[in-house]
Amino acid sequence: MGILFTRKWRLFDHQGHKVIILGLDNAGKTTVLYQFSMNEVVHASPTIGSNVEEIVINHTCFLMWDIGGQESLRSSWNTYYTNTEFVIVVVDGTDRERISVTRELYTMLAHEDLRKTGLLIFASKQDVKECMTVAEISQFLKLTSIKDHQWHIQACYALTGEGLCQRLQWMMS
Ligand SMILES: Nc1nc2c(ncn2[C@@H]2O[C@H](COP(=O)(O)OP(=O)(O)OP(=O)(O)O)[C@@H](O)[C@H]2O)c(=O)[nH]1
Ligand SMILES: [Mg+2]
Repeated sequence: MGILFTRKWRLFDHQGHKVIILGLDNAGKTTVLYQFSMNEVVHASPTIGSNVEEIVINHTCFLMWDIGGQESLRSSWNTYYTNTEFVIVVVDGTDRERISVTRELYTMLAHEDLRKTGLLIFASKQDVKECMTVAEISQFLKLTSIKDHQWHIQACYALTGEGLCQRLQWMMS
């Protein structure tokens, strides 16, 4: 889908809570973004750069940045960190082989600009048989060792949106 700047993005500077969505390529980040913003599945190509959407829930505005997860793009993730309030990490529940790569990505939480962010982990593709459970992913990622960020992990099925909206409430609280 490429870089897509959508309506009213100027709010980013003044009113919107900035959310960045990170994770490995093919994890389901763009699918999550468009479920949040349009309530439908968008069949996207791998993201080169980022997509951004404004989402308003109960008068609260979120600006959600979905950032491409391919290896060559990960070194530029830090250019999106400024003013971020929440980080959503999408973990592909079917991708057991690369869960250790995801764990390495947690070094990002030590970044100065992300010191105070909340962390929400979506364990995606829960519809696929034999995908990793929330408990397995928590263990692989050693989530209980994260003491300096508020975090939550949520099972989700982004193709229907199941499991997504409940967690926006947590982000707002
Ligand atoms: N079965 C299943 N497939 C999903 C789910 N969420 C996303 N997918 C599929 O996973 C593939 C990758 O989804 P994307 O949303 O494009 O992945 P991405 O994380 O944005 O990938 P990059 O842009 O390359 O970083 C697509 O074929 C989606 O349809 C899910 O919950 N279940
Ligand atoms: Mg994408």
